[in-house]
Amino acid sequence: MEDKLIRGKVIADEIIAELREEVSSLKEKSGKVPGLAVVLIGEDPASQVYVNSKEKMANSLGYHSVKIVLPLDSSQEAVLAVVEELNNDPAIHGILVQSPPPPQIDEEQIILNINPQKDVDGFHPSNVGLVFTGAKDGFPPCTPWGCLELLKRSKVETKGKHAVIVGRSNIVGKPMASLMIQKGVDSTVTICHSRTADLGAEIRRADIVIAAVGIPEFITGDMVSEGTVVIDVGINRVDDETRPRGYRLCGDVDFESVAPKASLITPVPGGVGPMTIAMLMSNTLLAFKRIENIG
Ligand SMILES: Nc1nc(=O)c2c([nH]1)NC[C@@H]1CN(c3ccc(C(=O)N[C@@H](CCC(=O)O)C(=O)O)cc3)C=[N+]21
Repeated sequence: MEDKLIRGKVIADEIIAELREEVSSLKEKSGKVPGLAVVLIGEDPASQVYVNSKEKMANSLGYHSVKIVLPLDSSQEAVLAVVEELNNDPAIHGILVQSPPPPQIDEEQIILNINPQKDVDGFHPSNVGLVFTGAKDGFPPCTPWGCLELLKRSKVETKGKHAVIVGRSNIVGKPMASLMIQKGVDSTVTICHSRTADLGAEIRRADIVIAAVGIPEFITGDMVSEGTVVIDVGINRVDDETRPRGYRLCGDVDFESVAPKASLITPVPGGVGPMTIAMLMSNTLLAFKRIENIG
């Protein structure tokens, strides 16, 4: 079992170490450091965990790191004003507004108002388009890019392989498909979703499964063929009174029944999650280099 695990945390640590070297050499050269601003609206406990680990990682890399927490009942105008301020702040190269925002906020409009050059999430339509067309100057979205890096660094062959993506969100499913069909990656892609007629039949045809539906342990062993590579993007909190925090974390994949059939599989936690943060740091460094015209 141990040798089947794709250890996202270990691979993310390698990437962070690579970034750390580059950041310090650029700092020496220019006297400047990358700046990342993370905006959180409200105090959702899971969002707080993610935002805090982003801030911690940015600090550990020597970035200028700003966390802005706005009240849960913030108006659209108030959030837009913060975004505008960050757009105009020369010390900030990357802006991230934590998703999902509270219901009174129009997320689409917020994203449209982030300067695409600072959109380190890769959510702005301009970046979505650049990534989709294979242009070099976009920002690949952190989670799908992290999944792809996991495959690459685990030496998984993607060329000519059938990747089945379960989930069609703008954050994971759709951009994942766009990355998997890029030249050089060369997978054949099927995207499944809640209206897919026979999900098991689709997933059983996969060489690589990427699960991003947000339903705890939704994909079970009977849906997966022997030898499949399984990437589990889900991070679900499930009530569990036996745990100190009252919940446990699990993926969209039922690890217990799927792992025996998989050739490789990511754990939750310690899989895709830490990679998302590493790729965010990487995109922030990229934004810094582009805006400051260095590196
Ligand atoms: N604008 C925006 N950008 C995002 O990138 C974004 C977002 N909104 N909204 C929510 C999702 C989720 N996300 C995670 C990042 C790291 C972990 C992570 O490090 N997870 C740890 C465990 C964390 C825990 O203990 O809960 C792990 O899987 O090992 C998880 C989830 C970023 N997201």
